[in-house]
Parts: sequence; structure tokens; C-alpha cells
Amino acid sequence: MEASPWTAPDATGPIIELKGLKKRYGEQMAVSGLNLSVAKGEIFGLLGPNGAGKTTTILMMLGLTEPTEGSVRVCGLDPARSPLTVKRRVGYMPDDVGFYEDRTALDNLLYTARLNRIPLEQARQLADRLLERVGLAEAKHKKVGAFSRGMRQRLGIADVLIKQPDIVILDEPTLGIDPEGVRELLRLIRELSRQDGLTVLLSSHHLHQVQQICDRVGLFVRGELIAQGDVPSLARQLDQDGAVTVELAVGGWNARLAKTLASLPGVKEVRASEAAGTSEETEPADATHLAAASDEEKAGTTFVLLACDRDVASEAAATVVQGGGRLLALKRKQYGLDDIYHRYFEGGARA
Ligand SMILES: Nc1ncnc2c1ncn2[C@@H]1O[C@H](COP(=O)(O)OP(=O)(O)OP(=O)(O)O)[C@@H](O)[C@H]1O
Repeated sequence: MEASPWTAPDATGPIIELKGLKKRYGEQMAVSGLNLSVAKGEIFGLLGPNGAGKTTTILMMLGLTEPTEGSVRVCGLDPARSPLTVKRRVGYMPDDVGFYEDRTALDNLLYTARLNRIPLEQARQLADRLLERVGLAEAKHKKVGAFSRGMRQRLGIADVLIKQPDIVILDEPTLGIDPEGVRELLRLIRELSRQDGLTVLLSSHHLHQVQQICDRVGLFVRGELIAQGDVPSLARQLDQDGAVTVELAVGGWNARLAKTLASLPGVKEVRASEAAGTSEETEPADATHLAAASDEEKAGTTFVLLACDRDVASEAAATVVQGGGRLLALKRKQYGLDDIYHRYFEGGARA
């Protein structure tokens, strides 16, 4: 018989809570001191390179492997003590979902429903609804062996949803799917979170995809969550580490302006290039309103890139205006997860 939960599920608290979580395999520390909270309805992305500890963490959340140290709470339950209850409330989709290949999509779902003790009539209704939801209504009587990778993944989602879980954990859900299939799958995941209040934990290497749909992201490196937050807050963290780029389009550029900008505290480098034959590197991406400028004006425009260790945008603007220049465009570079990923994972400050 299953042990009773340590704490009652709390409607307002985090639906997933990991504290000081560690997992050791022999000499190898697969997960070391992980702290993480995920709120109900949130889409959280676990992002990290191979061997970072993502799967091990997921297995501990599912009660499939025991932590060496620390605590796991999923829906207020300890998965190691209440594995069956946790299994009922959490749907897990591994990166390669196993189906009965010679059975139809519908039969596979009904089989999962039976394992979860869902009465047949209810299971049929649920399966029909879910197949519709994941865009497989037409293919419900086709054998899964003939399904494409994208169709299998969508069926995988229906398969984890048939037991009506509170949380779904998706391990590399978009692996091997074509771009259109990826878009469809991401749209579906987003919809399930927003419309149905489902909590989604998504493990991935794919920065762009994670960035598109996750509310928050955790960066996993060598068993540690080195940073977590929404993308803008991770970007701010990146800025604080010293990497802001301010881009300006200036009319009436001159050597004095260059010198004054270079002397602003925090400015490390000033690079300027004329509009005619400008390099992409220094042309502000947001300089669209320059399109309205006359050729004469454009010809007199200089694109200026300031490499800084803090945000100097407003001081730079004031400097240009006070120095007699015309400020035609200004842009502070926004960092995406790509920049963050490279910074942290590939020889960056903390790597
Ligand atoms: N059963 C096991 N026995 C021994 N070592 C293991 C075991 N499972 C995982 N490891 C090790 O623990 C570390 C973390 O592995 P894990 O599979 O959790 O990483 P991951 O982030 O999921 O990687 P991937 O993206 O490749 O799936 C790796 O160094 C791995 O070799």
C-alpha cells in the first residue's frame, strides 16, 4: 500500500517543488543541490546540454529513481513515497514514445485508458476529443506503425492527456519533427497551458522553441541549475555581467562626438560606419523609420555601435543632441536565449 503524502496538495503553492535535490551515481554527481519551484499552469523549460542532469531530475519527479539527498514535491506529494498517485497526476512523454505499432491510434489510447482504469465509454469519448485536439481525428483508425514522427509526438501528447493529469512532462518533444510540425506542437502545448491550466515541464536543447513558449526557463549545466527566470530577466542578468550594445543612427557625426561618447562611463568601444555601404553589423535593426528619410539625409547618416558594460542609451542620446548631432535612431540590443545559452554553456562567464 502506498504511503500517505507528507503534505496535502496546496492549491496556491507551487505544483512542483525541488529543494536541495541531489542524485549521485557512484562517483558521478548527476544532479547537485537543485532548487526549483514551478507554479500551476506555468510552462517551464529545462534547458541544457547532453548529460546536464535533466532526465535524472525528471525521473526523480516521477518517483522512478530516488534522490540521494533533498526533497521533491509534486502536487504536494513525495513521488518516492506515493509513486502511484504521482503517476496518475503526472503525464510523462519520453523523447521516443513507445506505441503498439500494429494497432490504431485509437486502440493505443484506449489501451492507455484501460491501464489507468478509465471506464470504456468515458475512454472512447476522451480519446475522440483528444484525437481531435491534437489534429489526428482523420488518422484515428490508422496503424501507428505508419505514422510520421510528428504524428507520433501528437499522439504521445494525447496519450499522456488521456488520464487527465495536472502536470505533463515532455522530454525533447520536438525531436526529429519538421518545422511545420514543430510549430503545430508548440501551439498545442501553449494552448493546453493557457486554456486548460495544465502545468508543462519541457526538457529541450532547442533554444528558439523554448524561448517561444516557456514562461520561465532553467539553465542546467553539469547537474546544477545555474540560472532561472523568464527570458527578459535572464537577459538582464546577462547585462549585469557586462554586455550591452547601444546602436545609434546619427546625422552630422564628427570626431568630437566620437570622443565624447567614448568617454562616457561604461563605454568600452565606439564603432562608426557611414550609411552608404554600411555593414549589417553596425546598422540598427530597428532603423526602419530611416526608410522615410531622403537619400540626402541617408547619405549623411552614420551608424554607431557602442559596446558597453552597462546601459548608456539615454546618456548617449543626450550626448549626440548636445554635441550638435541629429539622433535618427537608437536601439539597445535585446538579448535572446541564444546569447544567454552561448554565454553560459559555451565557454561563457560561468562555464
Ligand atoms: N543510471 C545511470 N547510471 C550512471 N550514470 C548515469 C545514469 N543516468 C544518468 N547518468 C549520468 O548522469 C549525468 C546526467 O544524465 P542525464 O541523463 O540526467 O542528463 P540529460 O541532461 O538528461 O542529458 P540528455 O540531454 O542527453 O538526455 C550524465 O553524466 C549521465 O552519464
